[in-house]
Amino acid sequence: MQSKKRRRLEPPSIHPRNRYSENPPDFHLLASLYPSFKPYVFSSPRDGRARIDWTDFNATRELTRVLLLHDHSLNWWIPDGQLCPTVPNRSNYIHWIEDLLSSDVVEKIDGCGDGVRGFDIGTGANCIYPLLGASLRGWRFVGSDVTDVALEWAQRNVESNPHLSDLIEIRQAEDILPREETGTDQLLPGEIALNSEEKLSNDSCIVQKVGMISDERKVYQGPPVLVGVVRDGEKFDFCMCNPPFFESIAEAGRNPKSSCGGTLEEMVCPGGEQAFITRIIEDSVALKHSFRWFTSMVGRKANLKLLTSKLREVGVSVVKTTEFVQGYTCRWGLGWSFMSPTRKMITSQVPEKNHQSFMLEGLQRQFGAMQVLKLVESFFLASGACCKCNLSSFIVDINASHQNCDAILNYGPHISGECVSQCPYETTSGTNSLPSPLDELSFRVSVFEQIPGTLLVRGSLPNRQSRLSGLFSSIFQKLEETLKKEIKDKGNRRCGTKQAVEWQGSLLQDLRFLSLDELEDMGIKRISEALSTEQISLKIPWSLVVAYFSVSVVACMFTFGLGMDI
Ligand SMILES: C[S@@+](CC[C@H](N)C(=O)[O-])C[C@H]1O[C@@H](n2cnc3c(N)ncnc32)[C@H](O)[C@@H]1O
Repeated sequence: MQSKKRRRLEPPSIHPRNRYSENPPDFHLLASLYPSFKPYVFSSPRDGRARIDWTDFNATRELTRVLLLHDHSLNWWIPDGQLCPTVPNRSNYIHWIEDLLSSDVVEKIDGCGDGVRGFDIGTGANCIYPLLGASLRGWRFVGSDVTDVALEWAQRNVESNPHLSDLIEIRQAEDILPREETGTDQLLPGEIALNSEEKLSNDSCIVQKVGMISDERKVYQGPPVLVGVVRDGEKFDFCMCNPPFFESIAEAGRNPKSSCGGTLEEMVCPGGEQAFITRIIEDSVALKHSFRWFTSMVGRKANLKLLTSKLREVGVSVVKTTEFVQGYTCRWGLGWSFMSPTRKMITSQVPEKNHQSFMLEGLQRQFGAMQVLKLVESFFLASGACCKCNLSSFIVDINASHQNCDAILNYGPHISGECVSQCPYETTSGTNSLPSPLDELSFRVSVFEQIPGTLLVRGSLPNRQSRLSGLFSSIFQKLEETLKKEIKDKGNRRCGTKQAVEWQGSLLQDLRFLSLDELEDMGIKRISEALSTEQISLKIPWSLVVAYFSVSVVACMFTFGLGMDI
């Protein structure tokens, strides 16, 4: 229920820097400019708009070809049946990577040479990401793949664009061990993906042949992904991947609403995306110093959760997620890094139309999603705005009048300030008339925990009809500034306490070597008494005694006013 409601409130978004975000492709124009595209375009009997038949592979391929040519000056082609990328959709991923690289969340990596260098895992015959990344941003790429057709056509697509060919290297992800060394009755890495159409054409055959995939833990058994493909000493700013999403042919099915092609080798891998991305995660541990960011597209939200917890297990320093929504398709982006976080709390670099978001990173334990949600509520209540907080969904819905917005922007409410609610819905006198929705700014703030210590605060404005909607981004910015300041101030106060405790820890190390008499001489009576009772020394572990002692000493210090601020 909740998710449906949320979906209604948060309209699908395309990355704001995506060239198609404001101007979707104009089929009429393209048909008039490119005669080869014209036969695929017709006017919709419903509204007269130019359309194509999305279930016709030739139409979708021709659209991709003319869009790449018209908007990106790229020459491009793929053979029948190969996966045909939609250009606006794939551009979103490139722009997100760009956000990650410019976000400064993790340290820069040395050794990539000039400019940005990326690794596209499974570049496909279409080679779409290297082509877009190189043409949009001038990035250098290694694009890997395993099938002959993908490697051949990716290379052709690079060579058809001589202005970019120096930037893109196509590399085969080869088995590390030569065939003989693996033994004959063993399933060879890549056998399923590479060798036999027949094997792939039988769904049950995949499962039987692989045989090693347990239901609980899906294990990737294919060719190498990063380890063994990345060369010694190579450094990259990022890797990206649109993995084979499906575990079986049946699961891959076919989207009746569109025909983007896609061979079995492109769409299916034993264990599906979960196994494939898990392999990327495992490889990332081994190559943690070779990449600044590891990223992958994820097709299922359930997998996103599961993979995020795997990332926690392997000890990444930061995890980022995003949603790629384009038409009927919704995918997620998952990014992680092992580089040291710069500990900056960063704002999304991108001004979104109906969404604003920022991250709070490196948070101490007292700032969980719940506490931050409460701070958000207090922030708006302090300006007199009307807030409805749903603690179980981590959402606050806000209605702000012109006056409230003015208070936020010009006077800057303090989180701890007086709450002067002027919410007209709450009056009992019945004299307040409801303001017109045009004079009210209604928006929602949600708080998501990404990993412990990292929260995403997201604001969404469901409609922009209000006369006040232009204030949304400034108000959200004000919220960001205020929250960060509040968290920093509280954090600093806690920090004083933490230092005191650390100092006590080192003191205790020294005290451990003193005799009971010496402790008593120092006036530390209680603990020395405890230590001298046999009962305690037998049953209570030393670490507990130390903890107890530590608390007592710290409490003493506060009692005597040693300047620590709790
Ligand atoms: C879903 S397609 C993505 C193609 C293209 N990147 C796109 O976005 O349209 C997945 C690709 O991964 C390739 N692949 C499968 N296993 C691989 C591996 N171990 N290393 C590199 N590529 C692999 C497949 O051959 C296929 O081309």
